[in-house]
Amino acid sequence: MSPPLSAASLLGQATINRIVDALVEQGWFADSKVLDPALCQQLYAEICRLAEHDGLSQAGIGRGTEHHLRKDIRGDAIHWLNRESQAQRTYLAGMAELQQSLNQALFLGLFEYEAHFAHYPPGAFYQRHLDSFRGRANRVVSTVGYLNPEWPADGGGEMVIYHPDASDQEMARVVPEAGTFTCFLSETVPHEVLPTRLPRTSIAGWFRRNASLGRVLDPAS
Ligand SMILES: O=C(O)CCC(=O)C(=O)O
Ligand SMILES: [Fe+2]
Repeated sequence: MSPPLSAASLLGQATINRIVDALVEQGWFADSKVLDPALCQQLYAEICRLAEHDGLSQAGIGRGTEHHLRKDIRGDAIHWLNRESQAQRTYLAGMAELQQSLNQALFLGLFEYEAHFAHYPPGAFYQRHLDSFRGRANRVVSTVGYLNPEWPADGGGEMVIYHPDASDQEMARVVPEAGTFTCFLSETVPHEVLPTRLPRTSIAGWFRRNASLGRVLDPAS
């Protein structure tokens, strides 16, 4: 058993401040060496076990009855975080800390965080998209933490972040290597995952402000 990792070690106040500033200034944040290496290693081992033991489900697009499997749009397989391991609880505690700071600094009114492991097999990709429809007010801030212990220069699988107002203008190419963390505004920042050459692992998560549509509460998954 590895020793439990403290939540305070996950992001730290200096990084949280940089994330807040980046979201205000440009709508997105991405940096390497943000997440604790030991935690990434534990989470990586967990998703590898899930992948080996049939613990992942093919991801789809859309919600509820609009949910469809479309490998021509996204090719990852997922497992929702459910606090079943100490590593998951530590990651979620770090995100809770981030949520609190985002609410304090930006008055976003975030009150829920949902996240899944994602495994992209070789050849898989996720076409350019937004994580939330404008006005639905469901997913407000997206996060991605990467778990692969190393990533070769020709590994593919980068996440491309596009300009919110000029969606063909590339702002960043994020290499999916353990420790790297990205965070962006779900309703305005287009992004895509380029085809990966190697199995690619991450945790994608979203801070939500649940939208009450009439009397129907937008479901959490
Ligand atoms: O894994 C990534 O880099 C991004 C994944 C993504 O865009 C999503 O799951 O919505
Ligand atoms: Fe996305």
